[in-house]
Amino acid sequence: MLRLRRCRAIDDLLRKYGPIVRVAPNKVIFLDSATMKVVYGVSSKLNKSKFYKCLTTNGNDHAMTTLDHSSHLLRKRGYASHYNPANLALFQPEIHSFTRGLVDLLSAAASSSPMAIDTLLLFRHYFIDVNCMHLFDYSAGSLNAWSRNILQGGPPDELSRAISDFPKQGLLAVLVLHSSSVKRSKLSLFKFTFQRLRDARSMMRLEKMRSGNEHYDEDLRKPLIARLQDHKYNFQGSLRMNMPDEDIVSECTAHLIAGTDTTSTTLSYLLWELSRRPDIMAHLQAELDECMPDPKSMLDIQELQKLPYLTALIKEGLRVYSAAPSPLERVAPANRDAEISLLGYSIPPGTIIASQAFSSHRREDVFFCPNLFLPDRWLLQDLSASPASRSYGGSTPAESRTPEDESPPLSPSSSVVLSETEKGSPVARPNGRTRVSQVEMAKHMFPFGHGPRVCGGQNLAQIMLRVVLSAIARNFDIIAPLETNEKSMAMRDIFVAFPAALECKLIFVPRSQ
Ligand code: HEM
Repeated sequence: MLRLRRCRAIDDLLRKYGPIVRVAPNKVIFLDSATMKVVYGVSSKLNKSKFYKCLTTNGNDHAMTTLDHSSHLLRKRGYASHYNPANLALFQPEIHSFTRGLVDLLSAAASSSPMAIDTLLLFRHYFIDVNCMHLFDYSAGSLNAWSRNILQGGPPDELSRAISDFPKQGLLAVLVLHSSSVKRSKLSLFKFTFQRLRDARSMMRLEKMRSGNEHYDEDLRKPLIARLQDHKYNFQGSLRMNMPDEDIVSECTAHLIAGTDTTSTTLSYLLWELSRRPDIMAHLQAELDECMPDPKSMLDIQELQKLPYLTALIKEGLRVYSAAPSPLERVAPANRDAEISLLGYSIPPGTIIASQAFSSHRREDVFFCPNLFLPDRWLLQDLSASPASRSYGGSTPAESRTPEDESPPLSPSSSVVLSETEKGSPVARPNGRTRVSQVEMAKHMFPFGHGPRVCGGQNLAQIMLRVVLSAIARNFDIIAPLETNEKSMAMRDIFVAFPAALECKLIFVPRSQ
């Protein structure tokens, strides 16, 4: 854990000892899709482990840190409808407008001399704007702050500093203190959210005085903060009380953080892949050029969802670069009568049980050459027919190379380093299978978790990945400077994943038209 490679270490144990391993006196990790259904599936009522308390904000719980199954349901009911596709579609005009702003800033950065931009930092600012819009109906001006700070050399503003600091401070809290110290480190974001709650209240009062109507009187397109103010906790079907302010604040702060860091990391890794894989970039740009003749136009979300290559690319990005690749810990029921068994082993009450996306996404019996970044796997029935796999045109993700840090960095154009498994011919795989079932692969995908505790914002994440990738790839070619390489991008993890260098510097070159 201290080496920030916990997922890799657990994966090594699973490979060595089989699909269930005991990693601590009271903790087992398993790797099996049928068992995953039992532990995480829709009918699972297992509680989360105390680990999640590290992620509390302002010392208070939110949906992700509410351990107990039934208390979690009360919270989830408050926010779930906000992330319905129909509701999210209502925020599309603002999402497009922020994305145009992002493209304009990248063009401005490229206009003088080519400049390497830390996309992790840039995307965090972009997502603060997007998330403040749908969470608070508030214009945070975060992208502008990025521009003033990075392009014009001005001082970073308070919010920018908080945005840059929170991943590192959060990691420190989990790694060193293993406690809810996030309370202290997230103080400014917490204050920021509280101020938004006050804004929302005064706006509602003002509107009421003016027109006699509530400001947000429709069922849809309310910012989350207004939705939560209307949410009633319903205990045992009788006592109803408004959601307390501290719960509204911790819920919104958690969504601000969860929705900013994960998506920024996933996008940064995907852009890095595009920078070193001209074959993938060419394929993507061909698809986008056809449906976005005007590079400044933005495609409707529903149209974006129909693009096969973009969709395949995102699936592969979520497979290889899951932003939350770690064990998702649950607790076996304390009640002896409810004792469960996993893969033939009976599990003592109170044992922590978990599976991790990192390993599920790298199963050799499911994913053809799992260490290759190969969007084609999501398009083809028979991968041995793929030119990319025949010529081994896939790149090996940074974290799969061993020993990572000693390896020479790959330049964007250098040939691919293959693992021992990948050196075998695709046709001569040990189990003799070359046909890859999409259904089978989908069953092993776990980037957003599963069941009642599945990622609350996964619909939004899917939309944002499509909107940003399409806008950037339609308008720019991407080059990785030498400082962005296998070593700097090697995946590290403490619950969330991040590049070893804590940054991802890329150069954006405007395309000719
Ligand atoms: C690529 C982007 C994202 C990834 C990979 C991701 C991953 C995850 C995972 C794996 C969990 C489940 C944790 C568990 O079972 O212990 C989770 C929970 C959650 N995520 Fe995400 N997430 C992403 C984006 C977002 C966004 C955009 C939002 C909201 C704006 C969001 C909000 C949440 C919330 C609220 C939960 C807690 C759900 C609950 O327990 O009710 N996430 N996320």
